[in-house]
Amino acid sequence: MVSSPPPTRVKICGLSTEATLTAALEAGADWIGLVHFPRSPRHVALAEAAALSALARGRAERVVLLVDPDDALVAASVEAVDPDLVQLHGRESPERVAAIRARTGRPVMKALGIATSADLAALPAYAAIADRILLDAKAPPDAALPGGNGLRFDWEILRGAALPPGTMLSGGLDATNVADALARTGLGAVDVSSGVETAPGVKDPAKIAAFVAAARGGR
Ligand SMILES: O=C(O)c1ccccc1N[C@@H]1O[C@H](COP(=O)(O)O)[C@@H](O)[C@H]1O
Repeated sequence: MVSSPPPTRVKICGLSTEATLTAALEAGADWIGLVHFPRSPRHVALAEAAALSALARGRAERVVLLVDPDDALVAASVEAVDPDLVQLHGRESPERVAAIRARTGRPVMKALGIATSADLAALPAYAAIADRILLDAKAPPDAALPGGNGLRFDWEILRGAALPPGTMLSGGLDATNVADALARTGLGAVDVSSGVETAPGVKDPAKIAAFVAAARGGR
């Protein structure tokens, strides 16, 4: 008997209200992302993040997204959010990723910005330490945010690359392109923020549902 591949796993990032968190859970998201980075339009204070995380407990894996956090912020966010996964989306070195993983005892996902195939050179050092790798479009030099910019990268860069199991794809994904992205990359997990919004930071329940359905239909 031929077994079918597992369904694509989906992360909806940057949820900041109870209504949109519920929409993500009802759509069947595997991970819900809570951004704690004040420059982001999706930033949630730790008290809000704690409340949203509590609503999702047992229904989806809860991710706290941090950018170059110091030890105090790492400790405070883990204490508040009780995350199943810590997403590091800054310029954290492999040593820093390892230190955060050791300090928190939580699985860590390291985001790598990709613009050219040369950007994959950093991958092995992070893959040896992180529990999961996230490949995102590299932010432009003048961007205010290191991610969440709604930009995609050329997925052909990944052709033939040795990617660790569980590698997640993000960057400019939406319901219209996610199936193509999955087919072209062969990856089994995706992350989206801007592509399920009507304006920066404003998530849309219908777009969330459409994205999850499109991702699952694609695999
Ligand atoms: O979403 C944000 O505001 C954000 C801020 C800082 C770092 C990363 C951020 N989001 C992550 O960026 C990627 C791509 O997002 P998009 O779909 O292109 O908008 C995604 O992995 C988010 O988790």
